[in-house]
Amino acid sequence: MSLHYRSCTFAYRRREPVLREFDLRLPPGCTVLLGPNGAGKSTVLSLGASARTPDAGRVSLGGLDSARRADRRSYRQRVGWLPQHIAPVPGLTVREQAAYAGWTKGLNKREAWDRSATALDRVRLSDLATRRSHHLSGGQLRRLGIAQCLVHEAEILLLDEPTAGLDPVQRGIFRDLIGELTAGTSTDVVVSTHQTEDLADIYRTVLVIDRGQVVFQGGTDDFLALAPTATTPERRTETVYRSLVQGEG
Ligand SMILES: Nc1ncnc2c1ncn2[C@@H]1O[C@H](COP(=O)(O)OP(=O)(O)OP(=O)(O)O)[C@@H](O)[C@H]1O
Repeated sequence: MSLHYRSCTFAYRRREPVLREFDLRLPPGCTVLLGPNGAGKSTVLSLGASARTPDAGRVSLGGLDSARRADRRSYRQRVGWLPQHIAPVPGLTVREQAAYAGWTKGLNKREAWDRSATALDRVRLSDLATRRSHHLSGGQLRRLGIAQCLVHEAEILLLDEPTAGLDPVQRGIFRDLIGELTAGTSTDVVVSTHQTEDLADIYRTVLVIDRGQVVFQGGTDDFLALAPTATTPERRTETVYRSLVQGEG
């Protein structure tokens, strides 16, 4: 089931549109979403999650339309979204918050509670399951946000800067998790990030957005092959990326 943006235009209130006639069909597997600050990455992901709806055009997943009231519940059950800012729910423990996320996506209480344990285990938060979520550090809260996306076993995960604020060990664990999620399952994952080391090891597809437009979409190898041949392996991603984007407007 593929996420499809058709001719989407979107503006925040009383602002210039961030996206104009934006077209994109997300490929299967694991995609990295790159782009300068303000390029529109979070906006694209929030539209994909149906947290926002386009002013014109449409976002669909299979036959489901993100803006159609009758489709919304089914649509959201199929998508897991990690927004850039994750809010602790006052009074809830870490496990309760993960379970609550599953319940809001249509799991019954027992399923949500059971699956929350597995999700916390996958992000290595089991030890903190009984802690109040508002007592977590920024990086721990982000891992809880990832767990919240995993509880209901969505078909597509939209992760907005999931590794921001994670220490190197946790970044490695996240990388393994992405490998697990995409190997042998039909889960598609989109990761927006500014951290581009190990690109080729993790992601099958690269998507670059600049000023609300897709400026590159293709295989990771094709992306890296755009670098001049003399470029050292360590500089490849940065060299290609800089050749594609203009930066903040
Ligand atoms: N809630 C909002 N209200 C008004 N303008 C917004 C809002 N959120 C984002 N914008 C504007 O929309 C544009 C795109 O922002 P967006 O957050 O989608 O970019 P981004 O590529 O995710 O950036 P970053 O890499 O800095 O997170 C920017 O010009 C930003 O200032």
